[in-house]
Amino acid sequence: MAVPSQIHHFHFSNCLMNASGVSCERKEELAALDDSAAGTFITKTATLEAREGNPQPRVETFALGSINSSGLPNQGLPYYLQALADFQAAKPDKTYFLSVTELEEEKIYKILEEVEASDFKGLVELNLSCPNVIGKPQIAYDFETTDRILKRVFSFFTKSLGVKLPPFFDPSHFDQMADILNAYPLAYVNCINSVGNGLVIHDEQVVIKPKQGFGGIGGETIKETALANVHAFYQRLRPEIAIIGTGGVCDGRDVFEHILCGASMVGVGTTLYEEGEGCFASLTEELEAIMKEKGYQSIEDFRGKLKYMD
Ligand SMILES: C=Cc1c(C(=O)O)[nH]c(=O)[nH]c1=O
Repeated sequence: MAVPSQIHHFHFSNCLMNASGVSCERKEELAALDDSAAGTFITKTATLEAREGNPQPRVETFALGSINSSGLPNQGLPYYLQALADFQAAKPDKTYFLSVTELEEEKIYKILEEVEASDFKGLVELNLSCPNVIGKPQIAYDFETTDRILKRVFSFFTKSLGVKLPPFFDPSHFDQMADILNAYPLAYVNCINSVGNGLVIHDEQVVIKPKQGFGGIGGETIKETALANVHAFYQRLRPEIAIIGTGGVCDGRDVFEHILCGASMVGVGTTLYEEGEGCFASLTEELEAIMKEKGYQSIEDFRGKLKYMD
């Protein structure tokens, strides 16, 4: 029971994976993902050194999704490189994702230089969209900085690189970001990260401690924004740049819609947080039933084939 997919020469047994940040900070969490029906996993975004993150409570769910202001807690790059080497040794034919970022531009180059020098052979995701590091902006909302970073990164980086993008809400921003991304040999873009700096209130109080309750919103309530970003970049990017669709995936229909909008892989966050790794099997079953009902044999029968109204 699986719906295979691929990004360039990387083949995945199933088109589903976790969203970075959910159930992927520690090796035992990654092992549970590795043993699930997901086709692969991506690590929690790593920084050069381990980080504690923001004070608790920092992640909560609500009726239509989740809010988090985790603040980039992670075990540090060496931990993930070693863990990935162990997973790769056990499953040589499987492809994994490593997510990285840093809080200062020069350190972004340093962490990618360390990844470049490593034996990691999967795909690397440069997170340009963390909304929760206190005092730090989401890089990808600054087009000039994004262009400068990608230009310098690709002057030395030779492994397969994708970028995690925040949601955009204006066609001119889709155009500007796509023009930048199309200039670089990116393997993929991952749309979207959480919708930054939302506010969830219970009775008269915020529900998370950091940043006076402001945090990234995920889950059901962001699906339409996620689909729009997947499709807007599918329409604009060179076909060599694949798209991972992340955001608002609650059932097989949502997976189907991400693929219809152009996604080759689909990331699951809040639903994984709420239901656990078993969600991948149920999402796959539901997607397969939709494909069977519509007579689609493979993802390529419907990927990107969203119909417009004449
Ligand atoms: C890597 C930091 C991120 C975090 C975080 O660690 O707070 N939360 C998100 O929703 N997206 C992120 O990219």
